[in-house]
Amino acid sequence: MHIGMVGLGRMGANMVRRLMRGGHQAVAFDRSPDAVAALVKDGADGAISFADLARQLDTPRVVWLMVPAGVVDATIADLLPHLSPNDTIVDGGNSYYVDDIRRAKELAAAGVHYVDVGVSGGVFGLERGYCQMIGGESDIVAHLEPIFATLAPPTEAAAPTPGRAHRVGTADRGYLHCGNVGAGHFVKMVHNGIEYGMMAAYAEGLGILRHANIGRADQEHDAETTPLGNPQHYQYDFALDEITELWRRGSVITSWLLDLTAEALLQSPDLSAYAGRVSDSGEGRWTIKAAIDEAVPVPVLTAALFSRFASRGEADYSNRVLSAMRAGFGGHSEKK
Ligand SMILES: O=C(O)[C@H](O)[C@@H](O)[C@H](O)[C@H](O)COP(=O)(O)O
Repeated sequence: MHIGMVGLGRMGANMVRRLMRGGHQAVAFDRSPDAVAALVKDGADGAISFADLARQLDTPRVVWLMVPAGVVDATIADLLPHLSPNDTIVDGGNSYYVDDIRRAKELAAAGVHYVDVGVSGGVFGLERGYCQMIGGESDIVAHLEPIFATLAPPTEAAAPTPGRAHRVGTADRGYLHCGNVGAGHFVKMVHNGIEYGMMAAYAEGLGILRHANIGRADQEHDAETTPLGNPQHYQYDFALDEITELWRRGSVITSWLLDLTAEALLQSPDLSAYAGRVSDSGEGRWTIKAAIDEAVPVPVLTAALFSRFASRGEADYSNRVLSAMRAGFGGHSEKK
């Protein structure tokens, strides 16, 4: 197929490369001419503006946006005047599904179709392929299938689920039409909520292992971190690079996140390159908002999101309030 890609960051540029490897033709556009030039070198056609992009694409056009969620509306506003009825805009970024519902309505007024695709796979997608969660009109999604199939991981990426042989579908090939507009980003939103929870679970567990030496005489610690009366219970000096490597083999908690953790610990057991300030791009918040609207309890996902806020110092004021009360009622001064 002939496809336009707007946004040539880490994700968009490699998606274009994977599409071209799969025999598709791409016209690439980014606000940075250097990003466009890099892809032209790799075989894409480059566009210098949205008008140029629209001019070069076969009609009806397919333009895939791979831009941050916060600039999707502005990008569509600039692109739309150059599109025609029956063209399709695909939003492959991490947009809020509620925005998808609104955008699809707005674009329908101009006769332009809108498909939302939650894309997972990160910077490894060029080689491994991208898991795609898709929302939109069935016939439009079906038309784009060659694109999804090329971007998807190879079927061998996962062993077949026993008992599924009679109903193998596109999910087995790494992409799925999840439902009407917004469904793709809804599923990706929850995927990321789960991602937060899994990441927090590994991080917390490894934290416990790392501090299992606090009873040792050679460890510096203050009275507050001394295990209550049982220093002999905390005499271990665990090699976390070895333990994570071990867990990758046959344990219940194997995962790609664990693979990445083992790799990071191998490079630097104390992870000194990181301060531990963890950002979030919105998906975790939206997941919890949806859970509240649905009255579904999500204590693990919520705690994982809140611990990211705390990692960025957002608990500092609350903690000072605690210290102030404790000083007030008991005269307890903070330990320095
Ligand atoms: O599935 C994926 O490939 C990731 O989830 C990807 O989409 C991105 O790395 C996250 O959106 C980061 O999200 P946070 O900034 O919220 O951690």
